[in-house]
Amino acid sequence: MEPVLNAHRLTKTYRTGSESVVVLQDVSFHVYPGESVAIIGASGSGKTTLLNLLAGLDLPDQGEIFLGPTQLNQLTENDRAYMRNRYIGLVYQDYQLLPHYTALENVLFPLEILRQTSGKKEKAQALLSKMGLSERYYHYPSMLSGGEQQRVAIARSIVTQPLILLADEPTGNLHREASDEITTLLFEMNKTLATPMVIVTHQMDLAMQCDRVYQMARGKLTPYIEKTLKPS
Ligand SMILES: Nc1ncnc2c1ncn2[C@@H]1O[C@H](COP(=O)(O)OP(=O)(O)OP(=O)(O)O)[C@@H](O)[C@H]1O
Repeated sequence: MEPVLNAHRLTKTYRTGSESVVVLQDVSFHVYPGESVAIIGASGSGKTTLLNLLAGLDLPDQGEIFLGPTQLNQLTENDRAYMRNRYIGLVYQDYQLLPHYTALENVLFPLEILRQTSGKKEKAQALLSKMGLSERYYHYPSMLSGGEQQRVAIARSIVTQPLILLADEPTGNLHREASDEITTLLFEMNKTLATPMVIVTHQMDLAMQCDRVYQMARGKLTPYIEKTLKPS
């Protein structure tokens, strides 16, 4: 089976003045159709940096990133933006909804960018309803709870039927109950739509529900092995 996303030997160093920080060192990573992959690691270990490279929001110093057959890091900024809008669903910790757009308008937005003409409204409404928000189409983000805003953001991320979903701390701003709801929704979608997902998270219970778990530390990405103390 071919991976949907294939990142090969990525290196990324940030330079500020005379200081330089090597954040990613020879990181390889792939995601296969339908699977869920978690990335855990201490604060500042480079998880968001890696996700931003995978989304084509930033470029590696070295290495290659393929989304399907397309090498993302060789495209122009405009072409990367097109690939991102068309093929990648992004979910952030702070939702990043447009504040002056209603829930429905936020979900419609990616379809407007892609100039989709038919069935947009029905598609967006159906997704919002699936997220339990059929009573919230015309609410603005400020009128929604954190969990509701994240559900709108998830609907927005999948309305274009992306090849992959990349989520950066999707439950990081939510209290326990809303966090569990969002986790359930993400895995339901992963199963029903078979959209593979990569989730950066500090929440081990969320990470452990994924098919594979990786850990970022000292610039390296390695498979995470749970340390369990078994009674002898
Ligand atoms: N644009 C930038 N310029 C300089 N340094 C940066 C930049 N972005 C990130 N860094 C540094 O790179 C390192 C990794 O940051 P990153 O945000 O990827 O970590 P993270 O694992 O996602 O952390 P957290 O869990 O706290 O979100 C940090 O030391 C950070 O200060």
